[in-house]
Amino acid sequence: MLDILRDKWEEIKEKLKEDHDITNVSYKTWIQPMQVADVDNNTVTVVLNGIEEEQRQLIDFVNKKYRFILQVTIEEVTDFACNVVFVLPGDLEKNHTSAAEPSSAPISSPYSANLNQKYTFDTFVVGPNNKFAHAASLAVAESPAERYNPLFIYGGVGLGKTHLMHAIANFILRNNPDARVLYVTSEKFTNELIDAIRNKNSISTFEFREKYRNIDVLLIDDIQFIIGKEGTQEEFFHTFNFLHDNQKQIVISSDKPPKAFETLEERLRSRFEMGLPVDISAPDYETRMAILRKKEEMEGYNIDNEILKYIATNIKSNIRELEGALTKITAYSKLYKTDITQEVAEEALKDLISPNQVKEVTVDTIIDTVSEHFHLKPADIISQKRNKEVVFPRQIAMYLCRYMTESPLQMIGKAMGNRDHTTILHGIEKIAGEMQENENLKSTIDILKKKIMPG
Ligand SMILES: Nc1ncnc2c1ncn2[C@@H]1O[C@H](COP(=O)(O)OP(=O)(O)OP(=O)(O)O)[C@@H](O)[C@H]1O
Repeated sequence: MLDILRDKWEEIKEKLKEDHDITNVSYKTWIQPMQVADVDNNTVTVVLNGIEEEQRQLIDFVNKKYRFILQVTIEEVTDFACNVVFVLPGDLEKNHTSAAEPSSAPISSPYSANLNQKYTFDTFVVGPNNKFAHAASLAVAESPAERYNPLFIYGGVGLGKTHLMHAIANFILRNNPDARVLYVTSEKFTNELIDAIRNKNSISTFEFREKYRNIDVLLIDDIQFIIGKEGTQEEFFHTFNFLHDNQKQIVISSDKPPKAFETLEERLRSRFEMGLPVDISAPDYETRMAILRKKEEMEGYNIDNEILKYIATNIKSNIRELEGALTKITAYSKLYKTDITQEVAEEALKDLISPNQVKEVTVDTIIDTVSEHFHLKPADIISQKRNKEVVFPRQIAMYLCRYMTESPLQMIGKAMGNRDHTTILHGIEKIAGEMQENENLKSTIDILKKKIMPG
């Protein structure tokens, strides 16, 4: 029987895919790497290639999702009524890898408005650093709220957490355009809650709860920004419980695991840990090269392999910077109408690639970041304009300059449109004072700090 099954294995898998409308990405991730390893009486042992020992929980998911239909398909193709048992490749000392594939149909759902359509499983390069997070995310996307609830994805800056969250949301919406899938940053959640409580804007507390509870999937990005903010944390706790009790899927991302949050209330920590925490670490060299090649292919660039190697060798810990390097090189070569040579790459990336140098925060960096955040021009920040829309960001920039640079007040004043140091001091105190009462402002400052000094 083993020989027959091996002969017919591809046919069985293809039939399974067709009869059960399995998407390309699910097929490539779970089904295609499956191999029949053994037949004993009517028990067929199938090895789940691509899943490693520390991901053993995924067997549960595959069992629930595919075991029965695989048994049915085996019987249909070979007339052999069997019982399938899944094992991991480590059990048989075999190894294969899997990769995700696209499904590119545009999504039409009001919930897709704040999703980046380019962040899909297809455009996500899988490497040893993110393999488990990718597999768990795909499992959640295929069967929301059946397994791993909440899914808690954590890892350092720019390593793909947001990408995976959008991929889950895009996948669910593509398969079910009626699904109510809400992706928010924790900054947005906090701001809306504060507005609702103060009832300044149109949204009331009732509407806030309606919005966050009347959904099937909630994905909340960068949860660290609400940790320690009592009111927001409390509301999130109730939102979480409501959704979880009603079998709705929750996906959370964070820069650290639940246990590393010192100020996290125990009851919330245990909620976070009751699902599946998965981490993403920095990519290795091969994964960095694969990401660069993927990006090159997506953007239609044509860059010499040696230059890609130069980037991958020098930018190690942040994929956003890795991508930024490619964009910078191509922009530079267009601007100066020159081919992309090693010298051009080195010149274009000299600010980014300085391996032994700690990135210095300057007053100019702060002005640029703050103005971009508030949709202003740097010239507005240093101008003499006195309207609220400009004065407030300007004071925020003053505050950040004071605490993120070594520059004395006089120098900050000079860089900020030749202002007197007492004006700078006033701005700093104004923001520091307001931060005591205004959670909204506190989280904006946190976000800006992270933008200015990632990592
Ligand atoms: N494995 C990957 N394959 C392809 N692109 C990736 C991968 N990981 C990250 N990226 C890209 O790197 C950039 C940064 O990723 P993302 O914004 O998801 O990081 P993050 O972990 O959410 O960062 P932050 O902590 O700042 O919120 C994005 O453009 C994303 O598409």
